[in-house]
Amino acid sequence: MSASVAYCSPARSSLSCCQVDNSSQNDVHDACANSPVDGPEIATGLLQSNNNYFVQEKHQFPKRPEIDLQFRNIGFRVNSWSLKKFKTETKEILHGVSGEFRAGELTAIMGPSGAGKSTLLNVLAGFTVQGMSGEILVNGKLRSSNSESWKRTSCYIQQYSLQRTKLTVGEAMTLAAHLKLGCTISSGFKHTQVLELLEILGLSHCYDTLCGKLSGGQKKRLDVALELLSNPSVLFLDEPTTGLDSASTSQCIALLRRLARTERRTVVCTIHQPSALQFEMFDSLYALADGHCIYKGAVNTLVPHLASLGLHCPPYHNPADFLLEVAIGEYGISTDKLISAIDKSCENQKTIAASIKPPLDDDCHTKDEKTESPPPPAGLLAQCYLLYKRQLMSLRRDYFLLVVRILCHLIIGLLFGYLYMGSGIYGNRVLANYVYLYGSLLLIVYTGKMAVTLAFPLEMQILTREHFNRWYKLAPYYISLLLVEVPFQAACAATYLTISYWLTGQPLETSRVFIFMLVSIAASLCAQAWGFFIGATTNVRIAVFVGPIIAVLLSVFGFCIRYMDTPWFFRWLFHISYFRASFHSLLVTVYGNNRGRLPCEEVDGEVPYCHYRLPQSFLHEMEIGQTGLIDNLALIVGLGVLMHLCTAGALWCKLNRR
Ligand SMILES: Nc1ncnc2c1ncn2[C@@H]1O[C@H](COP(=O)(O)OP(=O)(O)OP(=O)(O)O)[C@@H](O)[C@H]1O
Repeated sequence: MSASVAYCSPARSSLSCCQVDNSSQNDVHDACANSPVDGPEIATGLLQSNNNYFVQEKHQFPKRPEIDLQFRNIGFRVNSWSLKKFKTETKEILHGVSGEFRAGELTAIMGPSGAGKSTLLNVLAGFTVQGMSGEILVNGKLRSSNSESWKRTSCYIQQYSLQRTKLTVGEAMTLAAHLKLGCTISSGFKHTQVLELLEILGLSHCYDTLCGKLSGGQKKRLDVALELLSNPSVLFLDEPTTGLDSASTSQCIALLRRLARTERRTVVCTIHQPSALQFEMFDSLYALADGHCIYKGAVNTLVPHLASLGLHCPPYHNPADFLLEVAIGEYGISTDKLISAIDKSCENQKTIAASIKPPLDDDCHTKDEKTESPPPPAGLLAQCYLLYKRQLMSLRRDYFLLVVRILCHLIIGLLFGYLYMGSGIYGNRVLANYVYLYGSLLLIVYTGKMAVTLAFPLEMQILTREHFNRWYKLAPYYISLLLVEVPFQAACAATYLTISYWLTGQPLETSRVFIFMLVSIAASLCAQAWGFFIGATTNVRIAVFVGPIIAVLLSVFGFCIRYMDTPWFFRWLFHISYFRASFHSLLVTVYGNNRGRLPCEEVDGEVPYCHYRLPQSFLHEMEIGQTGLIDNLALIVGLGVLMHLCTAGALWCKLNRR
């Protein structure tokens, strides 16, 4: 082990002992080549000689079950509708591939672009279920597609780093630790885990840095650190080195190899063109071409295997590059020949277990009975609280958005108030007041809806990753989101309404003010519920125009057209339009409920013709005299609740039916 070892933690067995200065790739290579043998001895040595933070810790990083993953005849096909041919087309991406990934090994899945590497990883991780065929075995037992114990013991780190940009590294890790390790583990232990993992991954100095400000490599390491908190037995990583420079790539692979070898994890990652040195750091290789396996086995037997087929890797040529060149047909050998060669070699080697035990239950059986199961994650209430805290933290840091949203409502309230000043008082300005009420409602409906319409399209990737890796359930996530967004939108709407209501001279009677506020805010929140639903069911480009179109469509019924003038086949829209319900309720609140005769404003010392001196006559002409306030409020609230339930249902389908 090099002298650059920084810390050695008994809590992490020998893993921490591989913490090396990564200034040189050779150091990384040498250190990690030695680590499985030297680790424990070095750990003991440093325990005696060092007096640092970790050495004093009593915590043990729990042992996890060792898991061997076998897969047989895995196929994957996608169906897509072809408008040109007017029929469903099926595309086969994986053609019955088989193999095995063992505990204690770092395996690379390699192949040319489009070979099916990510698809295979998705299928093996359980991230993609629909369209797959074949069998996946965990320690010799069939794994069911929804196996909970599998999800508890594995994690999947996707290609693109997805973090809450407004949280610091320390906050992100601490919240993830609370969510993943639950309440049975003490806060002190979780804090130690966070500090140790950050130390191991070289992120200690980033503890107070915002996640959004990390470099590409640091983000990837943070992704790994976040998932390692629950100490999974199996790690799947989709192209963990993409976008990293050579030194960072070596560092990343070295870390994964240490996890595999010293902590006996099963680590599988897809990788593009590693250097020869980086390639050697892998224990085994699974190579794909056009959805077929063209090589599986130890990395160091790749070159002899290819040589046995007459494909001689030139001296000083990177075997990884050579493999890719062979796979794309640069050496004139067909994929079929490579496939049949690997099939023959597998028959001889019998890599897949000959006898497979029947699927008795859902448990991932352990090889080592002394291992511990992962701790239960936080309960639903705790998840709700932690996610709410995280939402609040992000919102507080995003104070520009916070201030802009409130300030816009304030300014527009002043503007509308100024433009329609006094319109609520006079009989000859009833139509102007009518427009003010319509405009106000339209404003708070739009802001309510559009502020959240993009929430899910942008959040979906993070939500999918965290939900898949069992950080939390959907219900606490959605409730925590509502706990932040609903009061905030209500406060924005109330800011606008208070200012404009007062400036436009609406009646200052407590009951009218209260009902006006209640109905308007309920309408805004109902629109927000629509916004969540549209965002959860459509992509960004569709969401941005479907939202306004629905708002305008619903607003037409109730303002621009009377019920009696509407064609019969559109009349149902009157009954489901929350906009109609709220607009009519606002008019009744302002002009109904026995409001007295309205004064008429004098113009040039004369009282002009004042048609709506009696407010009831206006309501009568507009056909809204009979509006039931309770019914309307029930429609608005009911529709809002229904949209939230539909949103939760749509999200559930997206998260669980992959
Ligand atoms: N849902 C899908 N619908 C249609 N085609 C798909 C789908 N998913 C994957 N494919 C196709 O399957 C093939 C394999 O895709 P995959 O992403 O697994 O390749 P890959 O080997 O990981 O490629 P790369 O190295 O470029 O990331 C590609 O041709 C891709 O277009």
